[in-house]
Amino acid sequence: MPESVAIKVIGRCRPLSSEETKKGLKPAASASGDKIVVLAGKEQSFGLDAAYAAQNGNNQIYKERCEALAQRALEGYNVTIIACGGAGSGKTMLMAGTEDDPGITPQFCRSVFELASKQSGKDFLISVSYLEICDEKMTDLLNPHSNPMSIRQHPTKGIFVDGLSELIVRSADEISQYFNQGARARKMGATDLRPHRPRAHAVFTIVIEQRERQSSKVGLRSVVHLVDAASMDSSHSSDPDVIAGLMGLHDVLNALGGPRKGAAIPYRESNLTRYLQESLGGNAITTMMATVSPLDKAQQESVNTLTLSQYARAVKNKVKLNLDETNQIISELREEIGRLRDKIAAASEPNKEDVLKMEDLVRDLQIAKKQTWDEKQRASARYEEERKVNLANKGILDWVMDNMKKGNREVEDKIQTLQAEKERATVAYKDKRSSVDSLKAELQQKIAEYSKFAEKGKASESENKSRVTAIHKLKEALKQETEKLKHLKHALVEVQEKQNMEKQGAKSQMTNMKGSAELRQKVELEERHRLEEANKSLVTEELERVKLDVEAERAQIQARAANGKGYTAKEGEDLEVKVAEMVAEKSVVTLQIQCLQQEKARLARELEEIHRLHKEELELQQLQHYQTFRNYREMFEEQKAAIEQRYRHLLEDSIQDAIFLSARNNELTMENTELKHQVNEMKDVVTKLGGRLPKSVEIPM
Ligand SMILES: Nc1ncnc2c1ncn2[C@@H]1O[C@H](COP(=O)(O)OP(=O)(O)OP(=O)(O)O)[C@@H](O)[C@H]1O
Repeated sequence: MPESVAIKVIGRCRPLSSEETKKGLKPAASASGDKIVVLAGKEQSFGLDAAYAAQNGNNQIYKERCEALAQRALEGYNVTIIACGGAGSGKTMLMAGTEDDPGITPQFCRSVFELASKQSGKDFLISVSYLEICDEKMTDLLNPHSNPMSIRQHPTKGIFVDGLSELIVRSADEISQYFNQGARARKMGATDLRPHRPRAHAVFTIVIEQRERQSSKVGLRSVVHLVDAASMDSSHSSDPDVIAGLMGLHDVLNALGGPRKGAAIPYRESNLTRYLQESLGGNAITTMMATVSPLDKAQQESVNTLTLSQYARAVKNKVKLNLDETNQIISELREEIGRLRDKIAAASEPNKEDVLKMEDLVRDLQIAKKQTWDEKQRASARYEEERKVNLANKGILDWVMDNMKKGNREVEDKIQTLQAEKERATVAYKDKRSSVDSLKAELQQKIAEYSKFAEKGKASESENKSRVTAIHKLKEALKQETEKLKHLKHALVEVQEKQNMEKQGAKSQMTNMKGSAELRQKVELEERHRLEEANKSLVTEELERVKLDVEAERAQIQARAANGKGYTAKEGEDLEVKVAEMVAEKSVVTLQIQCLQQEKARLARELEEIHRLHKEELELQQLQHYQTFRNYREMFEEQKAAIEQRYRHLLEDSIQDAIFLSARNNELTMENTELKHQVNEMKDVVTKLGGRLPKSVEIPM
């Protein structure tokens, strides 16, 4: 039993913009509680289901008024949210919103996926389409083609636009990408000089199909329309475009819940009302968002909007759960087609209405057969291909591709930043390296000079002292600089590692898994070699530093010896202890190196083993895929043979029909000739009798 659910109306009065405030404009409309008051000459107050004022953001309105509707949509009910209001009253702001304050549509899309992900044991197929109706011309915003489109009614699909692309979506991000891209196409579509957007309706439709995984129960199919309607006009224009635009909606709501209640409902007057027929007095839970501008000059539009909202509030929709009965409907259509075919074949002269009905039924059957999930996925993939060409024609493709590549570009940007950092670190390292090298050269020269003079015994004590002090100072400076060089080297290695990691991330995103085990192993090997090389150079540097220390120490000893200063027993002992310590340290370090080498070999073996297992797993998967493919192919061949047989039967039937009809045709032609002959004979008799018939002659009928 359908449930009676009234259309709800939520009002929203946008704030004055800062420019409007600067101009000294005062608000001429306000919202509070469940009322909107418009100051049009006198105060006019309109009662609504709720009203939101300037300080209420999109998020609050969504949470309080729309989130529950997303839940109903997931339960299998049709849902429509339609924003109506004057030009610049905030319809787009409310439906689409901004990045900081997302509107109803992006939030609804997110809720659909969040709620679907919480339902275990169910499969979902969610598709979207985005239709623009401007001056009654329909545009496919997701795939802006120029093929004809028409609104039709179908037993399984309900009312739909034939020719409008329906794209399957798998995530909230994907759905919002489509919505943003459609909004972009909406903007780019403005090719004529008259303002385009206020005259255009934009309908973003989400179709949610679901079925239980382990059950043969009938699935559910609900349709969500999120509508940013054309602007309410205050001019009561006689322009047929405007009439067909929002006046169509006005006339329908007027006939449903306004002063013309009871009159025929003119759904077919405009494409919008025809498309949204179920939402207006039919099977959908509908909410109207009445947006109002606070500007003085918009008073009449605000009053018109709120008057329309009063008609809407009086409309009761008849809402029911939407079961997906495609299979049953397909067999019903087949039966009906069979009956009609027999009727047409049996009639001596086929009835024109029957023939037209037959055409409709066959078309409905074709559409119904396309409602399987596999067919829909195939169609969606076809649209996806087609739309690239159409978007390119509209100059939007670059933007779409850019958005898709945005993720990749962020990684590329990071890699580039790291590259710049690496270049800076390399320059700093090279500078430091050459300053260390020149210090080393200077130190060696100083030591050599000192040794030369010390050997010859030519230098005075003070000269020797100052040389030794200079060597000490140089040694100290070299130590500090080498330390800095080490830090710079570390920084450089770190940057290189980060950069490699990012590159790796980007690479693995791009490499479509196939053969990635090989690739990863290669990359890991390269990385290990690189690290080994880096470590080797660090060890070499360290060794050089130690060598320098030893040389400086030796120079010091030589200097002391040259000055005739030997070592005291205590100093000798200390030196011996130092040497013993160094020997012990050396054996510890050697042991550590051995352990590390063993660890390295173990890790290499482990890596090798993981790689082998991975390869085996991949091969197994490939075999499984191959097997599945073979099964599918066999199934396909069987089905193909069955279909061919069926068509052969149909063809034989048709040939028999054709033979029968041709024979019948010959009979009728002969009968006709015979009749003509008789009529001519009669005419001759009549002529002979001077125009009078003898009483004995009968005219054949
Ligand atoms: N709630 C709001 N808060 C702040 N600014 C708003 C709000 N609603 C609308 N605006 C601003 O008002 C202007 C008109 O809004 P919007 O484009 O959404 O109106 P519209 O009704 O869709 O207009 P049109 O009929 O021309 O398409 C925009 O500059 C928008 O940023």
